[in-house]
Amino acid sequence: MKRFMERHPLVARWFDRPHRSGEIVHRRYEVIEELGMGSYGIAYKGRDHDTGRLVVIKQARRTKGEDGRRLLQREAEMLARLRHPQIPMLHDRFVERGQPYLVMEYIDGETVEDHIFHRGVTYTERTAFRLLLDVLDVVRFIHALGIVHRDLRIPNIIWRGGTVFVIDFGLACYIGESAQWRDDDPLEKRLRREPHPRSDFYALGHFTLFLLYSAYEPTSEEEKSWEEELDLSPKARAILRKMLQLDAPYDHINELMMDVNRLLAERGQAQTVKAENPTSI
Ligand SMILES: Nc1ncnc2c1ncn2[C@@H]1O[C@H](COP(=O)(O)OP(=O)(O)OP(=O)(O)O)[C@@H](O)[C@H]1O
Repeated sequence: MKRFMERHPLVARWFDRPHRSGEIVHRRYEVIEELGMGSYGIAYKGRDHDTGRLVVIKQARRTKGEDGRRLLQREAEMLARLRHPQIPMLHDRFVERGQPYLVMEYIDGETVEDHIFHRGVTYTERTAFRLLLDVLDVVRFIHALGIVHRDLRIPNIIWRGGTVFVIDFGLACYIGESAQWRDDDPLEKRLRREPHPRSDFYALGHFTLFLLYSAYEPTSEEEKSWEEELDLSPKARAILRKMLQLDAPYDHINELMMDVNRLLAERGQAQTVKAENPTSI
């Protein structure tokens, strides 16, 4: 049944019966619009009629059965622990018609993905590593609580009023938890999902490459590695190689932050200056 649903997303959508705009959930949350149907949950932008504030309402997908319910509960548990001004606050959780829901703060901003692909923002080595440092500042808080995010990608970092926010804790887990791999899981998946801080460094290595490639203009059709294509300082390259586990990886976020700080200090940018949603940073 699960396989069938995976192969037929439109049928799965019918079974999942997502809420429509205008519907009221739990007698107080009005659905404004669907934000996205993810691997196990459906997220909506909504309004809390009791407080008037905008919220994100997330429900487990019926077609994901017990797995969906477990993962949604897990995300709520993580958000409840992670109380930080740059992480959405968990406002509420409840069960309605047998399905668990969570309600969290709506971050009214733009993702880094939107910045690059819709606004055409480009990053230099300096601005890319400065943004990385801002993200690491939040990730340090997450790791200090014994949690790894495991999904740090450009759509999960949001800019709002010059501050970065980290969202989507659907894959977050505790450091040292046992990972459940399938025999055919590719190495890339294992590197991104390992319940160890280095999986977040690995993901952020790719995140930083994404930023750096925003300014890259290909000069030939020939496919080359990022080290050949990007014009990076030796220090930047060394940091990325360790993050991507091409060299002995960082074990702790403090080592990584120290290296990034050193790189920025050389360029007179040691402080994390918060940029105001610029079009070219
Ligand atoms: N707190 C939030 N504030 C604003 N937008 C959010 C928030 N949480 C999620 N979103 C947006 O809602 C959409 C769906 O989010 P969700 O966390 O379900 O991620 P997903 O990547 O679609 O699913 P999954 O990671 O579970 O496969 C995304 O576009 C995301 O940017």
